[in-house]
Amino acid sequence: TQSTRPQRLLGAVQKKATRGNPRSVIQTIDQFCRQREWAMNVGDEKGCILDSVVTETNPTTVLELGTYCGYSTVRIASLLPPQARLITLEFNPDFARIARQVITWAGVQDKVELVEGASGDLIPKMKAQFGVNTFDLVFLDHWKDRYLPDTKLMEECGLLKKGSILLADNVICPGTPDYLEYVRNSPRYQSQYFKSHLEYTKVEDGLEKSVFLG
Ligand SMILES: CCc1ncnc2c1ncn2[C@@H]1O[C@H](/C=C/CNC(=O)c2cc(-c3ccc(F)cc3)cc(O)c2O)[C@@H](O)[C@H]1O
Ligand SMILES: [Mg+2]
Repeated sequence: TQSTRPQRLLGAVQKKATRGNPRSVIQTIDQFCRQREWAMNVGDEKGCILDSVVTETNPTTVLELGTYCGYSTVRIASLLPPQARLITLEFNPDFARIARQVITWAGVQDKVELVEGASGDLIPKMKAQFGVNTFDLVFLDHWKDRYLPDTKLMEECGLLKKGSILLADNVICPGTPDYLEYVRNSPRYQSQYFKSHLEYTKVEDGLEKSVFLG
């Protein structure tokens, strides 16, 4: 039977990346996507912006929406202090299975909780079922038409506090127009656009960083 792209990506990691070395896993996936097959990871260029936001936020509790193969999961987790934790939501079981193996290969599994399911169903359970109070940082990288409803849901569930950071991928390509309009015009957010490029291409894309003002 034919392998899938995520399976081939995992194969490259297990063949070429050093176990327990997150930077090696990231480098291997970026090389795979540049030289073999494009995949929708945040990538190395936008990844550097992600890294700087994570390190400057110094978060204790992070939420990622859309794990895919775990590239940004590994990137974020590798920068977290020992007690910090990252909860990542993924509703496709095949992608979740691949991501778990990538996360474990990188050796960051102790900081990561991958939860299978739809964000709309899981976000309301974060406090009661996952013992979360509020998130210091949220990385949005799932279906682009879910960014806005999930942001409103996180507000309603009291999962954002004054100073919580939302970092959204792909606000230009594929684009998240309703989300951008909301965070840029709402008095409850201070938004900033980080211009970059679509992963592994010269096409414009960028990240939107929005601070929740309470
Ligand atoms: C139901 C809520 C919900 N709950 C839980 N998990 C969910 C979910 N909705 C989605 N997922 C999972 O997240 C991942 C999807 C991510 C979606 N990302 C893009 O579509 C994208 C596209 C391009 C691009 C493609 C083609 C181009 F030509 C240009 C650009 C570039 C990018 O960086 C991109 O992120 C998958 O693992 C889903 O299973
Ligand atoms: Mg993306």
